[in-house]
Amino acid sequence: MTNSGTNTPHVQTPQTPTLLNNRYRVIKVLGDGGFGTTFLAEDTQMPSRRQCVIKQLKPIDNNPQIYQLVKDRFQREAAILERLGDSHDQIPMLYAFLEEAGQFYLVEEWVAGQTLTQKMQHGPLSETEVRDILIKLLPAIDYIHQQRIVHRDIKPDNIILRQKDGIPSLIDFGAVKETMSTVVNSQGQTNRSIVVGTPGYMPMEQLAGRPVYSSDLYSLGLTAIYLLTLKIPQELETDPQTGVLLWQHLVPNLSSEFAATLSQAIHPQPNERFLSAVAMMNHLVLPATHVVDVAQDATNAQAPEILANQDTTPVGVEATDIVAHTLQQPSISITEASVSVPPEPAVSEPTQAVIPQHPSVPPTVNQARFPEWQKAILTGGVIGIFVLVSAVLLRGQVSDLLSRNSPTPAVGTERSTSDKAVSASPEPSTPTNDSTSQVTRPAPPPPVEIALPPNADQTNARIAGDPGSKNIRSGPGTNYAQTHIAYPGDRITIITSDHDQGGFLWHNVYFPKSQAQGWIAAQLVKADQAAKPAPDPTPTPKPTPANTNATLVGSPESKNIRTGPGTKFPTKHMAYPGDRVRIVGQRKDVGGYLWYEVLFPQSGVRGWIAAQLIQRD
Ligand SMILES: Nc1ncnc2c1ncn2[C@@H]1O[C@H](COP(=O)(O)OP(=O)(O)OP(=O)(O)O)[C@@H](O)[C@H]1O
Repeated sequence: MTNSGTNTPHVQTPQTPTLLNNRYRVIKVLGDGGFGTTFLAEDTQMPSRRQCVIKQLKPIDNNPQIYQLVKDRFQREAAILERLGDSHDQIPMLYAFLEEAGQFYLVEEWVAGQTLTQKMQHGPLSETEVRDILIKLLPAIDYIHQQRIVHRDIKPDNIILRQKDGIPSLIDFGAVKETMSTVVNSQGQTNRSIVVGTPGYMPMEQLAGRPVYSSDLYSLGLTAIYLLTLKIPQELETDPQTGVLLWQHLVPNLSSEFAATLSQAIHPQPNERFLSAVAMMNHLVLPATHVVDVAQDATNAQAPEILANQDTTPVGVEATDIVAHTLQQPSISITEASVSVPPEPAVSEPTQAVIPQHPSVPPTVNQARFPEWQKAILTGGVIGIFVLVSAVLLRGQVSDLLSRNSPTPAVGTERSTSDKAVSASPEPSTPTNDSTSQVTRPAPPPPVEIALPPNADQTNARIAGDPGSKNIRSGPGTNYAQTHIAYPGDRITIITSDHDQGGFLWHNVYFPKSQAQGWIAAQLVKADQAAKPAPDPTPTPKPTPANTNATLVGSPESKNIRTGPGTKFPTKHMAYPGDRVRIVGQRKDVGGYLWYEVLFPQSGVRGWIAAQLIQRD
């Protein structure tokens, strides 16, 4: 639809209802385009006569396919708004979904304010303004991703800065795709979806009908670049060799940290982007801390040769930043002294003691305080605080706050009957033979009944160690990318274990609160007394292309590699038929289908894929 602006009166068309459902009185047209017409209306049956937005399905021509597409889009938006709008302040509420005189209408909360497109009429925004918008928006995006929903149409038109408080709201959920509804059929093919989104803001995988969570972060990155440069994505040049969009020369004064954040968000390869809104938030708030976190990995302290070999420094982070952040460990407090952070040593030593959860931040207070934290951002104070704050600690706090802010998943049924704890079980070792190309099949794994995430009260361990943040990684070893940050005291469930290259034990753990999953050095995990951690598995040799033992098969499109065994787990990587892998584990999902945990020797990526997409040698 075209954007007519929130303040522009519009002549109503003859089809415009004046009083819908004998209740909603149309005030003016807000937009009129491809999918229908959007009106501003008032609810005559509410004492306040509150204003609302009515979306009317466009009168359909004779094409039944188009009719179905548009109707599906409306119904999808209604279903998603009903599910999300009630639980998150930055998503409009659904008031009604109705059919009248053969037409469909959706009545939703009116977010009074300006879209980012409208705001741009006054010229480009500063780095501080854009950072501020991202910091306020990422928790909402994180929330919808926690609900396993990809928005798919994040762009300046679909972000409204609320008049009352300046907080950005996310609108237009007509394009959403619930990733959990993707079905793998018996041939191992995932069902295809109609490509919905806005050209330019849409990454390639979304254009191919395969949106992932980081597709939204890509769109968000390009939205930010538009705000900084006034250039829509189509106006940006592309590096002909890498496909990377060239934009930084347009804003030469941008800080290298912020430029690095945006560049990573808009990387053409989904696996090179931030895998989650939390990861982007972390990078955005204090990108340089990543390096300090590396220094805090217990394994690094024990195995410096691995540290020397790894390359986890984010773009734009200089060695001087590392030193600065390592030296500056001020004690600070954020907003109404609700979150006070003590100093911590630059390098942590793993201990077996269980540290109370988030020192000085009782979990209940922490959760309840999040709105205050957002308010503090609103007042503009936090940006300043971020600059001064201790890099390691604040970054972890923000990540933690962000993940804790996510309301309880609305999809209650998905975690009902089958939401049992995943028992700690050994990762089945895969016998391999490095000296010959002979391949042996993996040993059968212990029986696992379910593959769904466990509840918070069914965890069997905690993060331990000194009070500093701990890196959660995408695989067992410090050479795997950091995906998440955890803190001593965080409740976890140990799912599997494995050794890194140096022979150190790592656990694959699940965080029920944030629903994150990843690997952490075993000495930073304290198992509950009643529960035993996964037994120390037989060390597995580092895979090389020579000891791969399977090939991805199936239709030519990309295949999702997930963080766990089942379509309910998020996608972390894309692979293609013909890719060689090593099978390192197997489990059944909740439906009884077999999944393999596979390792890609070239990239070191490790994840889960439906067994029917794997052909063993
Ligand atoms: N909940 C809302 N609160 C306030 N304004 C809204 C709301 N929903 C839509 N609008 C405004 O109404 C206008 C039309 O929006 P709508 O989402 O229907 O169409 P569009 O985004 O222009 O087109 P498309 O749906 O094809 O992307 C836009 O200016 C948009 O900002």
